[in-house]
Amino acid sequence: MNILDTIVARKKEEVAEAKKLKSIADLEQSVAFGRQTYSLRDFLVDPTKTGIIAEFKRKSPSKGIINDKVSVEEVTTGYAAAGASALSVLTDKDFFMGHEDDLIAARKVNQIPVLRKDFMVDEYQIIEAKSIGADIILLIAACLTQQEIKDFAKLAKSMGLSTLLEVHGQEELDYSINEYIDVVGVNNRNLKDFTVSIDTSLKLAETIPAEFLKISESAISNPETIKVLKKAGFNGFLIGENFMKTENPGKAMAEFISQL
Ligand SMILES: O=C(O)c1ccccc1NCC(=O)[C@H](O)[C@H](O)COP(=O)(O)O
Repeated sequence: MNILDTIVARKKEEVAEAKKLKSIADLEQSVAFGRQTYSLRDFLVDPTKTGIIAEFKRKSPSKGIINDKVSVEEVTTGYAAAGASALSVLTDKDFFMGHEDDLIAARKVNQIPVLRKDFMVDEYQIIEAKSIGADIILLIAACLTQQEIKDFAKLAKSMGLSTLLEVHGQEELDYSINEYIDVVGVNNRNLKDFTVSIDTSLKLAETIPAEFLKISESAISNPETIKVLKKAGFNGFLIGENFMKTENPGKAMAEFISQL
């Protein structure tokens, strides 16, 4: 079984456990259901922002511990100050050392869209994302059927959430696009063997229908790469490790932006 299958299997166990502790009715009591969400599309096209979706990630399956010394509040406000269009916050515990509390904390101190970066396998998680203040949910095509992607995206839109569909190849793109998707992300990382290539984004750039904004995700560590991706038509860039591996990720992002 590859790592993605392992993550998905564990995720299904976690969801079953979570449902025993907190029902959907309990989740819907959250004050977050009354807040106006921030639109990922609006913030990606905002000329005063950078198009960077900056990620708070302590650990990953491919790199192990990256940085478990910095606070989510300090990092995410630093990202926002540097011009991030959105924040990505890992909430997976076992493989990324994340937590829902990290997203709740980031929500409290930032006024830009927050992505719940996790592996959605059940509609419960989408309602849970809304309940903790997320603006965006991620649908990873490699983990879901075509019908699940459509059902989950439709549910997310009904709650005012933005939907980010993540693909890694043409076949996934072809079967997973639907009318409830706002933004298409191309993951440069193969989530099954961790190999990375920016060419993954460049190959798919022209096949993503024009009505979708598109972002490139993973393995972006050089400002020159942003210039190449922008020329290829990408509107956004999801970057985690390149900033998180430093003592001050917000400062690292500001320095990165200054070279664009
Ligand atoms: O990052 C991993 O090792 C990983 C392994 C398996 C599934 C997902 C994984 N990462 C999630 C992401 O897609 C990245 O955190 C995100 O795109 C940022 O990538 P990077 O800038 O390379 O940290």
